[in-house]
Amino acid sequence: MILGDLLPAIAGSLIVSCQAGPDHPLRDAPTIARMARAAVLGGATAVRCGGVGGLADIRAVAAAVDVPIIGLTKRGTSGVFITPTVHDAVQVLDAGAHIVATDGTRRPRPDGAGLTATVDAVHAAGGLVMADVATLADAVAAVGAGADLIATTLSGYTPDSPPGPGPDLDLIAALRTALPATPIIAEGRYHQPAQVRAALDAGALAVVVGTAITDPAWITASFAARTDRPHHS
Ligand SMILES: CC(=O)N[C@H](C=O)[C@@H](O)[C@H](O)[C@H](O)COP(=O)(O)O
Repeated sequence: MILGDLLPAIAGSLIVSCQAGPDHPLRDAPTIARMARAAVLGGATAVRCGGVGGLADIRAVAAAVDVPIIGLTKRGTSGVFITPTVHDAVQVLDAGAHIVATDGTRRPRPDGAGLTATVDAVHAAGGLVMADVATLADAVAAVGAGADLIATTLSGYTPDSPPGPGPDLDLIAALRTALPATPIIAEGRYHQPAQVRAALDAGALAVVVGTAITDPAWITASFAARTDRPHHS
């Protein structure tokens, strides 16, 4: 896929992340694929998938929907864990993704290669790269490494980025100002439709929502929290 085709397809829109953790009741590839179909029915212009479900989830979603697919794999839960190696990135593309989401922070990668090596490999195979960053400095470095899109996915999940209950809208505004020519994707803790609107107004090209759409356990807990018997996990 080329960037010139992707950008108009997702501009000003919602992307849905369809993932389920290892012990989640929805954890199987056919279920994730049906979730992706439901998201597209509801207006998602692209689907982000893979994660702990890995290549099987990406293959299942690619067979189920006809929108651009942002694929990733996860190795562990700390350090660089989102599509961390060149090999992982190429496998994600082979599984049917059009865009590879990969850790775009400046931390050392487990295969010892720089982000540039992943970008070059994905480009050589005809894909695009979404760099998941935590900070503005990460984003500047990732654009320098050749990333096609920058996503705020890891803000709040690294030692140098502020954890918070809500999305990092300030980072969207800072990225928009510092990198005016780069497509910015808002992602991470978007839990309300008004926050999606705010991210677009702050300069995001599109917004990725995961948990608040695709995790019924989380949604149930958010309702239960307003009752006399909130869920305590
Ligand atoms: C930090 C990390 O591992 N993020 C992952 C990246 O793919 C997913 O677990 C998130 O669900 C995704 O980014 C969407 O975010 P949210 O579920 O908050 O809408």
